[in-house]
Amino acid sequence: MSITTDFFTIIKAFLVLVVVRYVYNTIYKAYFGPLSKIPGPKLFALSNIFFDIKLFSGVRWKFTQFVLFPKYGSIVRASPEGIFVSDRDDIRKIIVTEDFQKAPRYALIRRDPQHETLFTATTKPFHNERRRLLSPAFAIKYLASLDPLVKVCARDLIIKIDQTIEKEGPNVSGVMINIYEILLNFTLDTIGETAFGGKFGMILTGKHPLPGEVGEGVRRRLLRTISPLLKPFFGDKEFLYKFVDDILKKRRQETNPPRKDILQIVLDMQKESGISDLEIFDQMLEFIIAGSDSTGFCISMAVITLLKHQEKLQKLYDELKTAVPSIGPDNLPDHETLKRLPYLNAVINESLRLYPATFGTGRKIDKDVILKGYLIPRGTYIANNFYAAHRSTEYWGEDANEFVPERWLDSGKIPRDAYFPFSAGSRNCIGQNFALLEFRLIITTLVLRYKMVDIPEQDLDIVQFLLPRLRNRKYNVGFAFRK
Ligand code: HEM
Repeated sequence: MSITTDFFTIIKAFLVLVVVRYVYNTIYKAYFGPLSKIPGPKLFALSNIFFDIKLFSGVRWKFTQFVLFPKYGSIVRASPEGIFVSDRDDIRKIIVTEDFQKAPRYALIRRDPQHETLFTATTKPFHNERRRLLSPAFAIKYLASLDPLVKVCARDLIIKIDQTIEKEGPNVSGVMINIYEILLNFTLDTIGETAFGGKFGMILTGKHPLPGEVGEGVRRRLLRTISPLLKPFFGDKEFLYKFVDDILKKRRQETNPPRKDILQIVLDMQKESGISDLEIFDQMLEFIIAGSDSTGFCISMAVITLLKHQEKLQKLYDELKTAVPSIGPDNLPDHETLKRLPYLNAVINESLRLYPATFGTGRKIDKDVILKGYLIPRGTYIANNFYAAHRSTEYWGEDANEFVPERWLDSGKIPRDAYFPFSAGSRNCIGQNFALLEFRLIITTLVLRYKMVDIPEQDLDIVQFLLPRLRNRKYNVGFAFRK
């Protein structure tokens, strides 16, 4: 036998060994490993591919809620190394008591996996430090100073809707406005006004490429999580770099003492920690994504749900009318007034229960834990499912899937430990008070100033990639002035 033949025989033997080992490991993990006792579709225990296909078609959340949990219970094995949990105690154990850090997959969402950001941080020391530096921008005390800035954007919203009604003239159902689009524009402008020194002009012009580019940016980042090899094909687009770069340049050229907004806090952070401009870009882009799509989706779902429950809408209107006798572009209520209104806050809480901005959060555990009597070994990926906990009849009663703001009026009866609209523990939403400020002002403005009419039989299909959204980014509502 020649040397060449020997060489190929060795290579072949080696490849066969690799394949045999892979097949053995896969079958062992699926049928005999520690996770094998956890119920779930066996096919999914053999490969990630089945779940990834559902993730990238946006329907993974539906499959989880309507197929996996009902069939297998509150703990389900969904991939070779991954499980889903929806039990409130299990979720709390993972994200609060044990405070496990986010799964490595979050690192792939970053521009550069080496550079962590607040949302995608996978190591505790980095997260603690970044959170400490950025927290002042979201402190409750500081929020009061944001109220007038949010009003600037609410004013634009009123002007835009008023103009549309006046221009097109009210027909039977009022003038059609895509509520999803206009509210996303509102949240983008608000993040611009409060965080980057000036609104982006989204509401009034509606032509800015930002939302499309941000949406595309999210899609690309998500696709990168399939494999790092995809990164060269799905990198961040030039537009977003330039957009953030221009904002940085403008702020650095300002001679007057700058506003202490998120941008300034990030720039101050640069002085203290010496991070690069690209890392600033990462952090700022994250605020645009986390602060707009989430809030836009949640407020839209609250409006749409209210329109489908006219008696609740009337009840809310009655409360608001008493607390805020008149409303207009230059006459908007203060947050201090709105945050005390019981029914308004009940509507918001209830809507966030049914339609949270994040259906769950992922952790990779770095030590063994016991959940529901199963030993979950270190290294397992756990997806904590808020959506299922929010809709569990065990916690919320038989009407768990219905919109009942009244349940929030008797706070003693609320299972708060099964409510995670802003997650919980060290990785909870840093922007939650800010988001609620926006939420209260916009619901009040829309309900008090306009007669809104639901247009039935529209597509309300929700898909979730990074964050949930309406599949076709559209829901038309009939708008007219209230008499
Ligand atoms: C209704 C609106 C909002 C909802 C329901 C919401 C919900 C959440 C949830 C559930 C998380 C945890 C995500 C995870 O673990 O993967 C989160 C994290 C985060 N949110 Fe929000 N969010 C909202 C608005 C905002 C706004 C307005 C901002 C900023 C301007 C923001 C910034 C962030 C950031 C930076 C994180 C990561 C925090 C950390 O890991 O320390 N969010 N949000």
